[in-house]
Amino acid sequence: MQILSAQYVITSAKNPPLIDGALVIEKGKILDIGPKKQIFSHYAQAEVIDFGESILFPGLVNAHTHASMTIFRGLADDLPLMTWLENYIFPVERHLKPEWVYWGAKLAIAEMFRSGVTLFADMYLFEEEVIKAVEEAGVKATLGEGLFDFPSPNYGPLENGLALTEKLFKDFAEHSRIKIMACPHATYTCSPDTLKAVANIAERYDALIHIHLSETKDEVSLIKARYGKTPPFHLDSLGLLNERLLVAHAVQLTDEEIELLAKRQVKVAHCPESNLKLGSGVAPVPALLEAGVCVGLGTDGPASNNDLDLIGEMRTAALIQKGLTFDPTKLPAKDVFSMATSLGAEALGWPELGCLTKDGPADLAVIRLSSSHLTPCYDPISILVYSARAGDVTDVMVAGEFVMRDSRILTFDEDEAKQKVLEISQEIKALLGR
Ligand SMILES: CSC[C@H]1O[C@@H](n2cnc3c(O)ncnc32)[C@H](O)[C@@H]1O
Ligand SMILES: [Zn+2]
Repeated sequence: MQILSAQYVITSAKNPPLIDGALVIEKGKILDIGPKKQIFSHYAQAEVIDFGESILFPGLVNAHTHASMTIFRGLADDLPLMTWLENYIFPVERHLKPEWVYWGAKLAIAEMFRSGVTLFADMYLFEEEVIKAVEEAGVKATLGEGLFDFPSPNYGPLENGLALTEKLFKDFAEHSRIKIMACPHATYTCSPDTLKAVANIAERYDALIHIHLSETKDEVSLIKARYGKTPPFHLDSLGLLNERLLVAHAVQLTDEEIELLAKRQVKVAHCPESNLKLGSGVAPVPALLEAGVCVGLGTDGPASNNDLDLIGEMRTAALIQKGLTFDPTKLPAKDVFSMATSLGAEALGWPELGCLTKDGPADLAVIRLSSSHLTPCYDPISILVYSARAGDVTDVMVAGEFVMRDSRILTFDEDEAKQKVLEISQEIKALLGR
């Protein structure tokens, strides 16, 4: 049994923070939570870790990424999505190797721990390598093998990708930290038949489907020209638009489509920095939330963002809505914190995560308030959203186990991951003749 105490404990965006609060952790769960004095006197025998002038908060949830793309960070910048994908990313991904994906994911998890992330959604190729990295690092993830109609460097033809997805569902049905989802890449890379086959698998395993949707104006025009419908209506006509669908981006939506997503209980992963950098636009997040859509927050891959800092992503998400609408009341800090915690957790199929409650899982992070840019603290949620930076996170716990303590990652060798990714980047440079 362990007691963790801090000057501020944020249990969820809905509740006022506990001042001088404490948690009792036992067997991966929160046995009790309350004022420090009360907890200390009730559990006098427990080991105490007092974080002092710090904020202890629920682990953050990155609702959409391609973690292993750390290996391509900065490889191609300042381009629109389709040019970026078709001229740079897809060609280099044809040379992907399992070890690239593994080390890329390891480095990504280190970066995510440093921004307080304890759960992430991942779609990539050679996803079994990401799974290995997740298992070793002690993080939680909802993930799946990316599927598209053209041959994959991992599984070759699509039918093998569908078989691999089924295998992953079977192999990880009982895992305590991993959930599998079916991951068709997008409506412009997956035919209607592919999408129907994916929906059939996801239905049989009662699992999530994760797809990029309505990311750019070009995508909307292309799908309209090809199928006579916009991407959300296209998916609806194929039977995919339901509570088990998690869509990334949802930037180019009409009011009618927002209502449709809300009615079908579709979940959205908002990725503001990737959308800004690729010039895709700004997702209508306040309207989605008002309509009742569950909207989580994601970084997208580190080759389009170009980082995995979910703390910075919260700030960007809040700021762009204000600038876009000339209305500073749009997307307040509390709402964006909900997106990065409980809404993200719900979207990824872990409704018990994203908050700190009695009998709930002990997945949490801590930032120390000693730095100048975190002084003073009137409101800990404001500090996290508007003032904090990724490097301010000192401690991270997943399922009651510290994965980072005093700014040091405990579960794997971060320096080794950095070194391996540097070596991989040399291979990639040679491949590209740079
Ligand atoms: C099929 S595995 C995932 C696939 O998605 C590519 N990707 C990365 N970022 C984006 C984005 O913003 N929109 C669409 N596709 C993206 C990634 O490179 C993989 O090929
Ligand atoms: Zn993406």
